[in-house]
Amino acid sequence: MPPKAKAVGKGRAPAKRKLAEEFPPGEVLTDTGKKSWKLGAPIGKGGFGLLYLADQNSDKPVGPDAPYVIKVEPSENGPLFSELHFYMRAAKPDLIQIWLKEQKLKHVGVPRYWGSGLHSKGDKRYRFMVIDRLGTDLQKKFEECGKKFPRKLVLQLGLRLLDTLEFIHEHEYVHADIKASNLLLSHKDPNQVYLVDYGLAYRYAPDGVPKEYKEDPKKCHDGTIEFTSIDAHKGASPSRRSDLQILGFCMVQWLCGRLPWEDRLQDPLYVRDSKIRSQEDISDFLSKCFPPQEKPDELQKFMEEVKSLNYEDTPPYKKLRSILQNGLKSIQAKDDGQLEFTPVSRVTTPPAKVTKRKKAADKMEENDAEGSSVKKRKPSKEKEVNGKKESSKAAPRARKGDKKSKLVDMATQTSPGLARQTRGRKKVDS
Ligand SMILES: Nc1ncnc2c1ncn2[C@@H]1O[C@H](COP(=O)(O)OP(=O)(O)OP(=O)(O)O)[C@@H](O)[C@H]1O
Repeated sequence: MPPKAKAVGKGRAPAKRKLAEEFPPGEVLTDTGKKSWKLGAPIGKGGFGLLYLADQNSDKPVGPDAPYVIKVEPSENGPLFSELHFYMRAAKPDLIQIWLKEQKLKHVGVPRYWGSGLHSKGDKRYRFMVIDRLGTDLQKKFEECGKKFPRKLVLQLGLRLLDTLEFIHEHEYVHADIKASNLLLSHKDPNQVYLVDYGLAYRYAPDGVPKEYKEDPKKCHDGTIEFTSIDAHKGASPSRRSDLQILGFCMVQWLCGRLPWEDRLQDPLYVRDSKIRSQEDISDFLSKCFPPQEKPDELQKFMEEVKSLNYEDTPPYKKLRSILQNGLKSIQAKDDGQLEFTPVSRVTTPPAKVTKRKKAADKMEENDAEGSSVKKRKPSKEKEVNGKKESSKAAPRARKGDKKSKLVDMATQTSPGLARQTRGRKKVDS
């Protein structure tokens, strides 16, 4: 994907991170297992690194049909380092093979890891990683389809992603940045979809023990603002439920074309509060996204199920899959494994009747988000205490002053989470 715009100062790279230089085709890199790889043409640019076609080293040049890609970044850059850790721990080909056998699956959407190492050129050192070469990303497909995917396709993508997320989660990681531009079709098989970009992946359960819920103001709004989870908006490290919530938001966008907060992505507090409200009344949220006859029952059930999860809970993947399968049944479709990217004829949402009262409420809401009056927003009915859900009745009431000062702080200063410019975060105006 193109370098991501950050919420503040679009596209500015932090001073500490350097861009990788472009290597000529034919450059040979040797990994830590002493295997040599040859670079072909560059095919992708990330925030701080370049991606090249590649193959095992031989006399032949690397052609356009190369089976591998190599991601290269200056060695001192952090994101490839974290991404590499994910790949080394969870994406070795034999590990994936074992999983496929155990789960009786034909495919899981994680690119395989083939090697990594350090490469010196002149006085500079680069970190590199070899993974499977993939094809087009789904953001391109989404745009080609007129920014709407057919229901069958959305449900099938949801099913593929549940398989992929279950694999990642069972290997101690969460992805935290699921979105169409991070979903790539296989280079060879147009019916296989892969999740890429593990720069924000988080090891939520080292040695199988899930981390506890803890909000860190420096991490507020991490991820891609449009889709990121409420946990991430609040500064908590991402968890399994966060991944599923992001998937829910993606499916809504793919199906109806846009999320209600899309016009105000520059305002992370507005986005956070809109998402919180969407979860307080999921049915009402979906009614705002879809015309009545198109409101997808299965997405409501999916989101309700995810909403009921505590921070450390293992998601009921099987139940979630059956919810999406039932959605397929309801449209007389079945999961035939074929991903058909056909444009959807646009059925426009009937404009909601705007009453004077609603106009006034909208106006107030707009004013709220622009200043310190964010604090006036309706508080969430459910409160989270150490990642556990408690109804507002049971939860001890937060002292007014505490909540107010926190929100005023966030509204009036650049949140540390926004200032920290890490790759893959705060994509605000794509
Ligand atoms: N395995 C792959 N095969 C082919 N293309 C890929 C592969 N992985 C990523 N790409 C493409 O390369 C580009 C950069 O990839 P990626 O997003 O992983 O890099 P990044 O450095 O993490 O980027 P960002 O800073 O945007 O997060 C994207 O266009 C992506 O679609």
